[in-house]
Amino acid sequence: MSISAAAADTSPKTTAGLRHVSIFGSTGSVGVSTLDLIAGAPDKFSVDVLTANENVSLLAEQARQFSAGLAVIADESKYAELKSSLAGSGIEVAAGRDALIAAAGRKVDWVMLAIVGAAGLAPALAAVRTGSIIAIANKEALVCSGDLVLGDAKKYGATLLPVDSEHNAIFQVLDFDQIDTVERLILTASGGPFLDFTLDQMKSVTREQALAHPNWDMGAKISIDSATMMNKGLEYIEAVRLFPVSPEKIDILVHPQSVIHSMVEYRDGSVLAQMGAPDMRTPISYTLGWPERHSFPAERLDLAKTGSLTFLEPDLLRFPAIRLAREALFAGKSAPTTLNASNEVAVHGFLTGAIGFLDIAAVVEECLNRAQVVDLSSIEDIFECDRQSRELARTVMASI
Ligand SMILES: NC(=O)C1=CN([C@@H]2O[C@H](COP(=O)(O)OP(=O)(O)OC[C@H]3O[C@@H](n4cnc5c(N)ncnc54)[C@H](OP(=O)(O)O)[C@@H]3O)[C@@H](O)[C@H]2O)C=CC1
Ligand SMILES: CC(=O)[C@@H](O)[C@H](O)COP(=O)(O)O
Ligand SMILES: [Mn+2]
Repeated sequence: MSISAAAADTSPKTTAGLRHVSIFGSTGSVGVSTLDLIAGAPDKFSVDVLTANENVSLLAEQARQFSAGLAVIADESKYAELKSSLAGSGIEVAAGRDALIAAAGRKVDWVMLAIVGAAGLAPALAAVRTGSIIAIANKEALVCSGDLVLGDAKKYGATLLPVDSEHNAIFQVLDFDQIDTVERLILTASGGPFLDFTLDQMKSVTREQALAHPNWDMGAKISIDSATMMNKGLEYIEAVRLFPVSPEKIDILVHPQSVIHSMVEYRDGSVLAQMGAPDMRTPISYTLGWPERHSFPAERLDLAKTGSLTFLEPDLLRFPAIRLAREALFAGKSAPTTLNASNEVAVHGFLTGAIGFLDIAAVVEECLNRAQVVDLSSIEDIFECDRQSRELARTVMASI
C-alpha cells in the first residue's frame, strides 16, 4: 500500500496483540524517543532489531533493556566491542553496512527508519521491500532517492507513515480520498536560532549557537539544517515525495512557536492544522499505534500559556537554502541527490570548524551549479551520484 492509500486501511497490523518492531538508528534522538514510548507500553511491543553507527555502549544497553533479537553496529571496527558487551545475553550481534541492510530485510510488523542522512537509504529500501508498516523519519533518504522509496512501498505493499513532525501533521489532516479538493499544503518552520539575525551576524555564529534550536531537542545534523533552514528545503522535497500534491501547491510559513506543525487548505477555504507541544514523541506515538491512537502522557498544549501564535514569510536572502531546495526539485533528476549530499558534507564541515555558517549554503549552491543534472535510473546511479556530489563538495569546501 502506498502512503496515499494508507489512510484508508483501518485494520491494526499486530501479531497476537503484540507488535514486533525494529528501530534503525535507535541511539539517536528519534530512536531514543521511540524506545521511550515502547518502554511505556511493554505489553504492546516486542523489539527485534536495534542499530547504531558507533555508539556501542548505548546500543548494548538498549538491546539488553528491550531483549532485542539482533543488535547491529554499522561501524565494523566496533564489532568485537559490541560482541563482548552483549556476551551471555543471547542477543545476536552483527556489524557493517551489509549486516545493516540484511537486518532491515527481516520481517517485522513495524519499522522505524531513524538513521540520519543518505546512509539510511539502503536499509530504508530493504525495509520497505518487506511490505511492513514503515515509520520514516529519515528525510534525506526520501530526498536523495527520487520516487524510489515510494515506488517500492507501492510495489511491495508497505505502508509508509511520515514521522517528521510537519509531514506527520499533514498525514493526520489530509483527506487522501478527496485529494483534488486540496488547494495548499502549508509547511510550518520555526525559523531556527537565527530567525532574527542579520546576515552580518550570521557570518560569525558558532557551532554551539547553531546547535541550540529554540524549540526542539534533536540530533546535530538536523539542528544545523534547521538553523540554515535547509531542513525546510529538504522537508519541501520530502512533502513532494510523500503526498500526491504538486510542488506549486506547497508553501512554507515561518511560525516561531512550533505549535502548529503544518496545515492543509481545502478549496472551500477550510484550513486544517495539527497542533501539539514540540515533542517528537507525539508524531512517533501516532505512527507506533497507527491506525489506533495510543495514549501518551506528553506535555499537553496549553494555548493560554503560549499566548500568541505568530507567522511570517521566510526570508530567502538570509536563508537561501530554501531557494536551493526548490531549484533542485525543479531541476529534477540528480539535482536533489546533489543538494542532499553536498549539504551533508557542508554541515559536517561546519560542525568540524572547516567552514563558516554561511558557507554551508554557498557550498551547496556551488555544487548545484557545477554538477551535471543526469538521469538516475537505479539505486546504483543514486549511490554514484551521492558519492560524486560528496567529492565535489569536499573540493568546493577546500577552496573556501
Ligand atoms: N531529531 C528529531 O527530532 C527529528 C529528526 N528527523 C530526522 O530523523 C533522522 C534522525 O535524526 P536524529 O535522531 O536527530 O539523528 P541523530 O544524529 O540523533 O541519530 C542518528 C542515528 O543514526 C545512526 N547513524 C548515523 N550515521 C550512521 C551511518 N552512517 N550508518 C548507520 N547508522 C548511522 C546514529 O548512530 P550513533 O548514535 O552510533 O551515531 C544514530 O542512531 C534524520 O534524518 C532527521 O532529519 C526528523 C524530524 C525530527
Ligand atoms: C521536529 C521536526 O520535525 C524538525 O524537523 C523541526 O521541524 C525542526 O524545526 P524547524 O522548523 O526549525 O526546521
Ligand atoms: Mn520537521
